[in-house]
Amino acid sequence: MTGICPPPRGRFAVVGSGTGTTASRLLDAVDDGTIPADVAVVVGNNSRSGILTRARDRGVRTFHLSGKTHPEPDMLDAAMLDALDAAGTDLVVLAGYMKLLGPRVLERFKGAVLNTHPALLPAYGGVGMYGDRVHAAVLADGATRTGATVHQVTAVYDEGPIVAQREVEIRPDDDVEQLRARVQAAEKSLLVDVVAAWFTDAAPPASGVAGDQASGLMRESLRRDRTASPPSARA
Ligand SMILES: Nc1nc2c(c(=O)[nH]1)N[C@@H](CN(C=O)c1ccc(C(=O)N[C@@H](CCC(=O)O)C(=O)O)cc1)CN2
Ligand SMILES: NCC(=O)N[C@@H]1O[C@H](COP(=O)([O-])[O-])[C@@H](O)[C@H]1O
Repeated sequence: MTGICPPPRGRFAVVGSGTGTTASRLLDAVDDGTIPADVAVVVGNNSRSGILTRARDRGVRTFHLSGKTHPEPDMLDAAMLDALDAAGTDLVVLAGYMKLLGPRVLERFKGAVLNTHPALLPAYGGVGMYGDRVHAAVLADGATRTGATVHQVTAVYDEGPIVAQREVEIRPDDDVEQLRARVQAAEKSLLVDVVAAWFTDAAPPASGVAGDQASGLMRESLRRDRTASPPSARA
């Protein structure tokens, strides 16, 4: 017996508002070993949403935090920070979260908050650009390109540095549902690749769009994050 203990596994939180299919994909990737880290907590802002149910069904700690539980945005921000810290979170992943993440959380987890967006930012981002609204706008504009983006989260919706992107085909007869399904599949695979790389120092995901640039950004942001963000207080 060498007595040498392996380093503790990283821990990431998932924050969302919707059905939770992205969160489920991340949990699957933890279970199959693709992501060498653990889900510390799942936070949802809709008590009836699938994301909390799916997490509870898999034995993951959950918190329902919303404008209903905490009407004051400042209090909601503080409660979110407490929940993330209590769970020993190292990385925060927004997966279909529909509200603005507050300044306390952004400061505490500076450089360690990621969001997945269903378009190729900076196109089709910002206030009002979420869910099917994004795909409807892409189709209405006759855009020839769309895809998935994973970016660092900053104070303004969707303006943080892009970490990785993956392009998705738009077919001539696509409707919103068909395009959503194709983009969501790309979002899930890209997000799993990014989170896995975050915890393994692996090469960033092969990206269909600006791959080298995104990869460089990711390597740089990963390097910076590891030196900048304080170690999490283990729960
Ligand atoms: N501080 C940040 N918080 C969040 C970011 C971010 O970049 N910085 N990204 C969003 C996720 N997102 C797109 O990826 C996004 C989500 C929601 C909206 C939006 O317009 N929301 C509406 C309210 C919608 C509702 O109540 O259902 C609004 O704020 O008026 C835009 C972009 C997550 N948080
Ligand atoms: N602006 C962010 C945004 O619109 N994200 C979108 O929220 C949904 C989450 O689905 P899920 O709850 O099934 O994971 C996904 O469609 C994702 O593209």
